[in-house]
Amino acid sequence: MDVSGRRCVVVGGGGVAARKARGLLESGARVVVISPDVRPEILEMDVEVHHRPYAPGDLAGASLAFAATDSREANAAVTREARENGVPVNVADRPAEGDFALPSVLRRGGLQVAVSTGGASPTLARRVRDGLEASFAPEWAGIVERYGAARRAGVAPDAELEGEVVGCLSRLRA
Ligand SMILES: C[C@@]1(CC(=O)O)C2=NC(=C\c3[nH]c(c(CCC(=O)O)c3CC(=O)O)Cc3[nH]c(c(CC(=O)O)c3CCC(=O)O)/C=C3\N/C(=C\2)[C@@H](CCC(=O)O)[C@]3(C)CC(=O)O)/[C@H]1CCC(=O)O
Ligand SMILES: NC(=O)c1ccc[n+]([C@@H]2O[C@H](COP(=O)([O-])OP(=O)(O)OC[C@H]3O[C@@H](n4cnc5c(N)ncnc54)[C@H](O)[C@@H]3O)[C@@H](O)[C@H]2O)c1
Repeated sequence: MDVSGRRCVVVGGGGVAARKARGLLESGARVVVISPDVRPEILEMDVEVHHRPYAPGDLAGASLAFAATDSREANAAVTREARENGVPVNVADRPAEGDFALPSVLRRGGLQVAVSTGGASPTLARRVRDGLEASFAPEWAGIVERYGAARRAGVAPDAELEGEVVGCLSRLRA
């Protein structure tokens, strides 16, 4: 799902909320955080913060919702409002009750490689992602950009660009 420019509401202001907010910002979303206590790292982010508990109606206009409080009741209430309004929801304390789970993501500019264990072990997903870091050269970011430009111009990627792709791919196989 492309969340760029879309309102995404994170309910909760702890470590999990901070992680979700950061991931959303990296995807270009407009992030709203609602929580009486908010971690300093969230306050430093480019997000809209409401220093209060969740209240019904908070998901109005949201494209995605995150129930990320340490209160079962609050997370259940957020999940209910999301369901009633057709807003996909991610539920931190009961992932299976949510509509989607987040993978561990490696980014090189527009290139994204997502690693998921389907909820079995987020720590393992993170380790696999970390293991892939060294294999993905920073050059991938430029390659994606130039490939995109060629595509928009309706021309084939030139030989030099093709050579770079082959080189970067061979590093993946090494
Ligand atoms: C990938 C990443 C993305 C993100 O969240 O942004 C992610 N968790 C990350 C980190 C992380 N998670 C946890 C720790 C503490 C260490 C530990 O306890 O292991 C750490 C810290 C760390 O490891 O760095 C604990 C944890 N996580 C979940 C539960 C609940 C449960 O399992 O029931 C508990 C136990 C709760 C408890 O009781 O304390 C659940 C989920 N976590 C998922 C994703 C989804 C499944 C993804 C998959 O399996 O592939 C799912 C289902 C959530 C969802 O719905 O999205 C992000 C990596 C960031 C990166 O990439 O750097
Ligand atoms: N999905 C995951 O990756 C993952 C990882 C670790 C923990 N968890 C689960 O997520 C929950 C949150 O974890 P955490 O480490 O961020 O907790 P935390 O204790 O650091 O933060 C909880 C936050 O919820 C806020 N909050 C409490 N009641 C609220 C309400 N009614 N409305 C709005 N905000 C409210 C608090 O102000 C606080 O900011 C845990 O209970 C745990 O079950 C999930």
